[in-house]
Amino acid sequence: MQIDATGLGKRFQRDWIYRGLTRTFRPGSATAVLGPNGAGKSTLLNTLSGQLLPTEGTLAYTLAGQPLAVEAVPRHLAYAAPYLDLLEELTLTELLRFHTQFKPLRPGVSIDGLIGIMYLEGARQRLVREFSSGMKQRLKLGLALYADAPLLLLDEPTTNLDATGAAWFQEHVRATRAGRTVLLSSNVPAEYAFCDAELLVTDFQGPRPR
Ligand SMILES: Nc1ncnc2c1ncn2[C@@H]1O[C@H](COP(=O)(O)OP(=O)(O)OP(=O)(O)O)[C@@H](O)[C@H]1O
Repeated sequence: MQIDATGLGKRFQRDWIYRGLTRTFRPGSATAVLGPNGAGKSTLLNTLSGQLLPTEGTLAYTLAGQPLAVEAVPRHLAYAAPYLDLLEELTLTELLRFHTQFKPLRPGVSIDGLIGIMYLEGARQRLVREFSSGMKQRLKLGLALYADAPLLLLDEPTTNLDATGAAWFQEHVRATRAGRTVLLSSNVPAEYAFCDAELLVTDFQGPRPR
């Protein structure tokens, strides 16, 4: 999916979070959205993906050469973020069956195959509520990386992962990024090393209203 942002700005109450962002995000590109805590990385990801309305500027989406209405973007979006919760009262198998009804997996990947990829074979019948934070994060990432969705948003993807988990993320993001538009917010250089572009949110912090 291509995203064309023109003069994009977002303000909460009196504070501009970013302003004057004009940029094209193309299929096949992976952009690291950078900036210190509170700079506006998550806000920018949420605006670019149509989850939050911009205060000013425009966003245009194109999929396979055709314009795409903002309302249709969620259908083509896979999103993993610390503030997006899993359905924790389900077992792993139940959750995967439910989730993949509205967010199918990539062709050739089955629920069983994904469980293996996530190293969660021993947890098939366990409630997600009982998972460790690292297991939950592998589940969130596995669902996003292996969704059949051309727009992939990853907000601080290695949160709660140990070194093995972080290496697992690197392996699987590299295996699944081809042809997709990837936006990744991060403060961890090793996490976004695979990205081919960077966007520093603080470069787009316009004048504050008086
Ligand atoms: N719904 C909201 N209403 C008002 N202010 C908000 C809202 N969401 C975020 N903010 C503010 O916008 C600013 C940017 O927040 P955001 O979460 O986008 O930053 P971030 O760069 O992702 O931070 P972190 O690295 O800590 O995750 C913060 O000052 C935050 O308090």
